[in-house]
Parts: sequence; C-alpha cells; structure tokens
Amino acid sequence: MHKQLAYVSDQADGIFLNLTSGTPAMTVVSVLLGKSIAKCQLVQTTPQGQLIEVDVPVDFSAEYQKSSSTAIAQLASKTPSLNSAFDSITAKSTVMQNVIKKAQRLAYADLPALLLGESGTGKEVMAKGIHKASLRADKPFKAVNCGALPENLVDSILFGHVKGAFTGAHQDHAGLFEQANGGTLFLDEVGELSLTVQVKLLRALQQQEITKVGDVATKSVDVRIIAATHRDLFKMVSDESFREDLFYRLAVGVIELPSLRARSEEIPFLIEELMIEINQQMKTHPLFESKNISKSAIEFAEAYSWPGNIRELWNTLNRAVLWSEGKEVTKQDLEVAIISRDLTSVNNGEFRVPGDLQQHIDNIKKSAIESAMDYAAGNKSKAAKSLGLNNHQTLNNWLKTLSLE
Ligand SMILES: Nc1ncnc2c1ncn2[C@@H]1O[C@H](COP(=O)(O)OP(=O)(O)OP(=O)(O)O)[C@@H](O)[C@H]1O
Repeated sequence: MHKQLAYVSDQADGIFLNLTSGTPAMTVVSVLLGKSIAKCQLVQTTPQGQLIEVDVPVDFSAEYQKSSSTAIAQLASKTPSLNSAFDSITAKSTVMQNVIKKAQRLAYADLPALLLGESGTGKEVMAKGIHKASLRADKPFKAVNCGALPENLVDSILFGHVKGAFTGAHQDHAGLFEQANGGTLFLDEVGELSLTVQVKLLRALQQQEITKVGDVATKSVDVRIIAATHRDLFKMVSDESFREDLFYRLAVGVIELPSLRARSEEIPFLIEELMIEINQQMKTHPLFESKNISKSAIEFAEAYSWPGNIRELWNTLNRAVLWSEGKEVTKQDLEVAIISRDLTSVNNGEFRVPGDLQQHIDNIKKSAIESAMDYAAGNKSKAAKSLGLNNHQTLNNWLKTLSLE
C-alpha cells in the first residue's frame, strides 16, 4: 500500500482514501499513510452508501514520517520481528522459531498460558520471555515450584497470612499472588499440586481475589498465570488426579517446548553460546584457561539423546570444561562428563554406559587431587583435609594408584 500510494501520488492531482474498507488495523495504516506520505483526502462510506469526507485533525511532520514508515512496514509484514524479550532463548530451528512466534502472540494477548515439555527444555526461560514481552513487563514476575510446596504452608506461600494466624506468624506476610499483583505468577510443575490445593488455586483464579490465612477480608488481585509441567496433564485429567476445571482455566494458550533431540540442529549453536558463558564464568578462577570444543565433540553431542535436555547439556559442558586436560574439550571429555540417568538407561534393549566409567571416576579424582595440591602448596595433610579424606595416607594411596607420583 505504501508503494502504491507513493506511485499514485506522483501521477494524480488528488487521492481519496476510503477508511471504511478493511480491518481497524488497516484503517490506522491508511490514516497514517494518508496524513503523512501521500496527503490524501480521507473519506468513509455511510450505511446509506454515500461517501463522506472524514476530518482527522492531525498532521505528521517529516521527522515522524520516517519512523512511522518503519512501524508501518513492520505492521504490514507477515512475520513481525521477534521481541527482544526472547533474545536469551536460542531458537535456530524452524520448530523453535515457531514456538517463539506463538509465545510472542500469546504474550500480547494477556491470557493464561500452559507450557508443556520435558524437564530442562526451557519452560521457565520461556515463561520469563512471555512476561517480558507482555504489557506486564514492568510489573513483578514471581515463580514457584509447586512440587516443592509443603502442604501445611502452601496457603500461606500462595495467599499470605496475617500476624498471629498460626504459631510463628510474627508479622503479616504477602503471599505470591499479592507479590505478583499486576504482573505474572509462574506455577512451575503445576501437575504436582495436591487436589486440595488445586481447589484453592481454582477459587483464586475464578474470583480473582485471595484471602490471607487468618484473615476474613478478601483482596482483589490481577495476576497472569503461566503454568508449566513435564507431566501429561491430559492423562492426569482423565485419571482424575488433576481437576478438569482447573486444567481448562490454565490451558488457554498452550505451548509445547520440543525436546532437545527433536531440535538437534540447534545443538551446535547452543554449545557455542554455552561455551562462551562457561568461559566467561570461569574466568575468575586463577587456574582457568579459556577452552574451545572440538568438531567431533560437537558431532557427538548432536547424536546424543540428552534426556535432561538443555539443562543436561549445560551441566555436561561445565563438567567437561572443568575436567578436560587440554585447551580443547574432546569427544572423549564429553562422553566422560555425561553422567545422570543415562548411566542407567537402556538403549536398544541393552544397558549402556557412555564412555569409560572407571576412566571417568579416575579423571574426577585426578583433577580434584591436583587442585587440592595446588591449593595446599604441596602440603599433603592440608590437601587431604580439603578433599575430605581422613588422613594423608589415603591421599598417598590415591597418588600412587593414579600414577600422580
Ligand atoms: N533455548 C534456550 N537457549 C538457551 N538456553 C536455554 C534454552 N532453553 C533452556 N535454556 C537453559 O537451560 C536450562 C534449563 O531451562 P529451564 O529451567 O527453563 O527448563 P525447564 O523446562 O523449566 O526445566 P524444569 O522442568 O526441570 O523446571 C536453564 O539454564 C536455561 O537458561
């Protein structure tokens, strides 16, 4: 439309723009263009089919024209640029880019969101992104792990309490709903909530008000809920361990975070970013030297299944950087650094231990001993103590068996 108008305005003596046709967003674009670039006469159609002139008493300066045309170009483009709120989320694969586009749309809509996905797939970072991209960005973001809420304190943690409500309640306490008022409350692992708490949560969401423990008055709260779970909530609803009414209240905008294996093309980019972060973090350590990672290690990482997803990748890289001997993290360093449940996992029906388990244990021991000896400036008793060993004799045995002497 921008191009068309610019072309027509060169040719014609006068241009009329009818604001009635199209969506409200198109009307806004027409007014902006008509009052700035092409200086059109704005008209609209009456219900009787007549054309009447519209008076829009604004004029845009040349300065504004420049910025408005960028904004118009963005408005008109099919794929709006991604909000910087999601910058910390690596999304190189098509599947992740689509997830972020959905999340961005959801952020603007201010609806409850439900994030599904295996552990470590980035549900919490996504919740933060949605909050930052929303109109609530300058209001609080509070997060709670529902799986870690003690049953006897859950009311107080979520809804708060007044002084004297129970033994130990020495002063009034604002619960998470009140602390997040105006902003977002992230309910992580929502599938872990007991049925009793689910009822209380549902009530707070339905009525948009809370009652503190020990209080009679209610308080209105305006909180956007983003819930997350690695559980199959649909199944939980069908076997009645999760309330259906609460499910439908939370599952308005559902976003599924894909596992890392489902977006393995992203692994090299993630590794690159995580290595920069790890090197940066370790910089303060006096014995640390910056490390890079070999091509074969990256290829190994791309082929590995990462059951713990990005969290596991991050932890494994940290361990590999810490224990690797050279300046480059090798495939073997990475294999050795993979611990976690994969050690006991069954692959293709066969028990599989990635890498050499004894080698892995020896490497950990060697590095720990070397660091302890550095720290103790060669004093074996001090080094043994710092390693948690009972006496330096045990350290001597270790030094011998690991050929460090
Ligand atoms: N796309 C991504 N880009 C970069 N880092 C990411 C990405 N997704 C997740 N991470 C990082 O991976 C780690 C795990 O992410 P997060 O805690 O958000 O996962 P989660 O799905 O909420 O896990 P859980 O279900 O166990 O709570 C964090 O350190 C996070 O910063």
